[in-house]
Amino acid sequence: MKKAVFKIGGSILQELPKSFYQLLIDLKEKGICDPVIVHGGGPEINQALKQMNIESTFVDGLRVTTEEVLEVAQMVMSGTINKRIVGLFQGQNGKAIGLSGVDGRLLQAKPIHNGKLGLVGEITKVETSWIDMILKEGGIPVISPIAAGEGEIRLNINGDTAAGAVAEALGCKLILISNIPGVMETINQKEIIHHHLTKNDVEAMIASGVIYGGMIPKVRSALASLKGGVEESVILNGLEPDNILKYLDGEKVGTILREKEIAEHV
Ligand SMILES: Nc1ncnc2c1ncn2[C@@H]1O[C@H](COP(=O)(O)OP(=O)(O)O)[C@@H](O)[C@H]1O
Ligand SMILES: CC(=O)N[C@@H](CCC(=O)OP(=O)(O)O)C(=O)O
Repeated sequence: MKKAVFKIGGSILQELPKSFYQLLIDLKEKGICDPVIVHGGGPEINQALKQMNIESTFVDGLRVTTEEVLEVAQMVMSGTINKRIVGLFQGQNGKAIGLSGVDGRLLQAKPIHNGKLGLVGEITKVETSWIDMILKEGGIPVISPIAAGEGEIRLNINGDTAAGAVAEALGCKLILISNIPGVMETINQKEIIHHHLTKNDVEAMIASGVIYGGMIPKVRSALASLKGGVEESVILNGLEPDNILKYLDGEKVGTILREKEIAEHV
């Protein structure tokens, strides 16, 4: 069965209906695709840091991560959120297995920008055998984006970046579930959604500021995952789980990202 990585954004995590989890279980049971889940957790990390009076800042959508911040990010994502998602799948009789990128060195990483953002990593390797093992046993892997660095070092990875690396390593489609209908732009005071974007479009939109903050790692990882025969990745609004089925049926929903435009989309 074809695998598909679903990244659940922190922006939408607490609002996703039960039907979302049921849909993913159905896709697996019907043999449509074998879901692999990677989640984020930005807003809940923010909340926990605030409660502890710990400041944190972002550079191009990435959280500058001190040791103190890393401990909180790990607690929130590998603990609270990861187990909550596993529980939600189990509530629908799904066989979910939660693990972080540290477990079994599933996600291996090195510090990004020579450590200028602190303990923020970029993925160097994905130990896909752990994912394949879970899938082979009929499970749904649920992965938290804290990665193993050198030795005992752990690194904070943006959820989109982690999901893109997992999709790339598995050679499968990446479906980014977020709180927006897709990549938006205001033109002549009207908000429009871009249904198809290429690498060139995206870089121009980042340069002009149309794409900013958390959308930057999202579009970049969506494009970076397009290797080994995977032609497109997609950004969808998770509040309407029907969007996933519509997308899989070829309907025009969300934003599809491709290396280059194909003829019928011009
Ligand atoms: N061009 C854009 N279109 C839509 N959203 C954008 C755009 N540029 C920046 N954003 C912001 O990116 C956010 C999604 O990224 P993020 O908050 O990291 O989501 P998630 O937690 O789902 O990964 C949107 O809520 C919006 O504030
Ligand atoms: C390095 C880095 O920025 N890590 C992110 C990980 C969570 C994340 O990516 O959550 P979203 O899905 O909500 O974007 C952070 O600390 O917020």
